[in-house]
Amino acid sequence: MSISTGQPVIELKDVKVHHRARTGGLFRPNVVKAVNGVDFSISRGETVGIVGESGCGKSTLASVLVGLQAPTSGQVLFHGKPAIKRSAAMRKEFGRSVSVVFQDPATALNPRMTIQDILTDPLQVHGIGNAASRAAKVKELLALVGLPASAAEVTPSQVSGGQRQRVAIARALALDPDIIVADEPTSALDVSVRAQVLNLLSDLKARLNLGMVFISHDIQTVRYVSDRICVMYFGQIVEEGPAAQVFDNPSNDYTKKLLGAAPSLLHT
Ligand SMILES: Nc1ncnc2c1ncn2[C@@H]1O[C@H](COP(=O)(O)OP(=O)(O)OP(=O)(O)O)[C@@H](O)[C@H]1O
Repeated sequence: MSISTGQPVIELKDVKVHHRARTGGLFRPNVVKAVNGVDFSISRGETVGIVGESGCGKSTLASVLVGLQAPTSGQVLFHGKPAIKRSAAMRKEFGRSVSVVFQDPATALNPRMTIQDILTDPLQVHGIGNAASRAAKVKELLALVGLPASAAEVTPSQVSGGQRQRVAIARALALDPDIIVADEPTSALDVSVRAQVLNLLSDLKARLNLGMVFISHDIQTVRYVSDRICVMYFGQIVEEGPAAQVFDNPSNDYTKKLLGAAPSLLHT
């Protein structure tokens, strides 16, 4: 397992995301504290796992990390600089530097586009290269995720679920990011291909010296890939530490409960 290198690419300081509750009422709180005072950082070269039960705020935290959601309060720093009121140039650089892989590639990829166009799109949006260099980059990306060059010619519905997630990972790598945020990247996949996709992510992270935020409700899966683990409970990080320490010597009761309830690897 690698060790983080250098200054964090993203840092969160006391970040809160509070929502007006969808259903209020006399005995229900009318504010949902989806994320409630989180400090977090991610650097190149490390994989940080975020684990917790459904509804604890993992996806909300992910959306703050990738810039899709502004926090209610707290600071988001990008290479040490406040990222909330970003200039257009910083927004562009943030979009290049931090990319995301969602849970379900079937909905994350445009079903009407060919895989060639899906992988070319981020390059075009960022004005990178010309037609020939983009075509070469698509070939390189497909090879990187273990897909044949011929996959470029088909649409996402013409490949398997595991291959679709490989396409989504290739798209996430198109702009040579520093950080990938993977939000439950194997949960929607057939059990038989989950380990392959996890291995691919780990391998890419090591080869490209990426930082990876790996989000899952499944602590066994998180352990499999992470250097460091953050355990979330009701919008807060209740335990954080090196993966082996959190696993072998958990200090928080909720972590112990998660570990006690953990089913066998990759089968939830
Ligand atoms: N836009 C919103 N308005 C109101 N409540 C919200 C909103 N978005 C999220 N929530 C609530 O915030 C809490 C955290 O949601 P979030 O999706 O971040 O959790 P999660 O850990 O990712 O769960 P899951 O694994 O089920 O996606 C939940 O109670 C959710 O219902």
